Amino acid sequence: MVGIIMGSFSDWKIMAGVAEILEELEIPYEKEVVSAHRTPQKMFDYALSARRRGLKVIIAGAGGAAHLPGMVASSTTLPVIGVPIKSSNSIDGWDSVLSILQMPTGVPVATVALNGSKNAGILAAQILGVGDEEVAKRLRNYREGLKDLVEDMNEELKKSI
Ligand SMILES: Nc1c(C(=O)O)ncn1[C@@H]1O[C@H](COP(=O)(O)O)[C@@H](O)[C@H]1O
Repeated sequence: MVGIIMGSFSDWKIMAGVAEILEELEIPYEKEVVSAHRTPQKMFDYALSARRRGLKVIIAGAGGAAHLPGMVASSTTLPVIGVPIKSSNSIDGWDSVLSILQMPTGVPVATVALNGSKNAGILAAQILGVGDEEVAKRLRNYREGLKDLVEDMNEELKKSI
């Protein structure tokens, strides 16, 4: 249902966060290294066939001159969520953030925070949850879990000096 793509295997340490949350929410996904720069034809084939292959949302992570999310968005009308990745040679990640965020009118990419892979997975689930009550129910449970997390934090806080 969700396609997770990334510009390099070096992005996987961050993009694994997408897979983790999708597993938790029981949402099927596929994952693939695809690069606008290094494999442009593969990128176009991926984007153009995505809807036909049953994908509903694409999550694309890339660092540096991060053109992958925008170029994939240019070739499909599926929602594309972009994850800017702070790669080792990036200028504090601003290169990735701005090149994914600043899309021209007509071709949006829903950009999450730098390295915000988990939120990308949650946002994809929320998009799917619009038409899928089971997914929406799992998201509600996930949110309940956040409340418990904050209560646990408060217990810790009260115990500390
Ligand atoms: N931004 C892109 C694209 C693209 O946008 O097509 N392809 C690879 N990359 C990025 O280059 C960085 C370094 O990649 P390597 O570690 O393979 O040198 C990665 O963060 C990747 O996303």
